[in-house]
Amino acid sequence: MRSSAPGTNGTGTTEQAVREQARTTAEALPHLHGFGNEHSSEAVPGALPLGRNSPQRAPLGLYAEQLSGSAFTEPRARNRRSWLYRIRPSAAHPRFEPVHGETEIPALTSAPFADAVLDPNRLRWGALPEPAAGTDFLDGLWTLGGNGDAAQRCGMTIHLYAADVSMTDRVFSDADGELLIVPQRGGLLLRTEFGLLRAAPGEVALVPRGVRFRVELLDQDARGYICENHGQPFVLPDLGPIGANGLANARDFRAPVAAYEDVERPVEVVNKFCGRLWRAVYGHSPLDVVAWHGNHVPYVYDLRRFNVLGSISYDHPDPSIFTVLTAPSDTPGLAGVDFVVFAPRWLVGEDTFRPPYFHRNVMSEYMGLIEGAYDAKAGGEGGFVPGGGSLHNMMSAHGPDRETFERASAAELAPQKIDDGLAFMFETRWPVAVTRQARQAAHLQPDYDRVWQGLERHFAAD
Ligand SMILES: O=C(O)Cc1cc(O)ccc1O
Ligand SMILES: [Fe+2]
Repeated sequence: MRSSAPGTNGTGTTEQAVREQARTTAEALPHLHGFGNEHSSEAVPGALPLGRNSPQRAPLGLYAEQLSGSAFTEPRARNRRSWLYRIRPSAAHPRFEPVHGETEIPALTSAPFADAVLDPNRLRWGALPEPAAGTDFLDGLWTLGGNGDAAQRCGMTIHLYAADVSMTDRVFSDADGELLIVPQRGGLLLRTEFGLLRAAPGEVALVPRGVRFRVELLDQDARGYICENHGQPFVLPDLGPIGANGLANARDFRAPVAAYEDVERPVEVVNKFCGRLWRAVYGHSPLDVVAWHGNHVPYVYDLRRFNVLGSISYDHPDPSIFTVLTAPSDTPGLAGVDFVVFAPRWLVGEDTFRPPYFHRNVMSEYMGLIEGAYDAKAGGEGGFVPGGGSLHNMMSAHGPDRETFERASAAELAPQKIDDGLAFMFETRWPVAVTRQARQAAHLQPDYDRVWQGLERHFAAD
């Protein structure tokens, strides 16, 4: 699928040169701040038309084009669109051809799957194996499972990625949903139609549905998680009695400023459409947007900015208080998917079992670890490790492992700072079907159930 020889970007530029350029570029990126704002930005003064979206002739000989992320008629609070002013209209492109054969099951797919199983068992994986040399972000995408239906615009798919080279002379766009990218190892430079964003481990990036982008690596390699949200786009959760501030604050979300490529050479455009990849080779880069305005925009967020709230009296609150972003469904309070972060925090609960409790949940929980350890699971080789993940599907019983239970039941309850890890959860309304490659993966841990063995009975009726 690569459009150029390994190690070059098709113009003779080495991977090393691409990386150095990406690093320098990523160092001091300007941003626009806020969540869901009507932003506007122009890379060349005067490129953005004033007072109308579609003047008879757009400024500087640019083409005006609307990108709609919601139906035209959705309520104002949910309406999403951006206007792009670009060197060439997106419509001027050659025919897309399927990347894979009809019966092939590629590593990158989305729900519904041809080969997935709905399994009530608790499952856990180690980190993805190292990528084959010369794997870029797109080739390194690997689908674990999901639910709903990309073509029906509902549900979500969970992917992992591992890459060791930058995408060169190729861009990706996903018609099937927005992509919430959670880097776990190695920083990424996202070159998008709207401009440039940097996302390193500890930060997350969101690329809206349909937005074209290219991923360049800032470090030796890159690994991470992706939640592909097929349903209504992520928004900030309501705060209810919490008040006007807290959790993820809107001002900490950063959108790019306009930056364009004026490139006239073959560029491969890969489009994920209803679960399958399609490709076309353009004669130019479609990252050619000189100015834009609107609210359907990519953004990044630093998870370390999350304002963690918790109990200052007793009991372990439900993890919904750690929701960074929620993708609503048509039922209030019932998310298509919530993105939840377990960030450093103090535990002070009195007479309280402080780690996550034993539970069964109607929602399905996929958990990942960005760094360190997680307070419900002993870490270490073969455990819940950075880059790995666990799946606790609808109603499957889970909670602290034996070691954690024993330790926390006996612990002296002094105030305790949990600051040795960064974990997250994609919590979704429907069970997650697991792809064949994820069920057969060598990094699937066969004995996960064992972490709950040996929880002895302590009951004594008198
Ligand atoms: O299962 C998990 O580890 C996630 C989780 C964390 C928590 O603090 C409470 C409930 C829950 O599902
Ligand atoms: Fe849970």
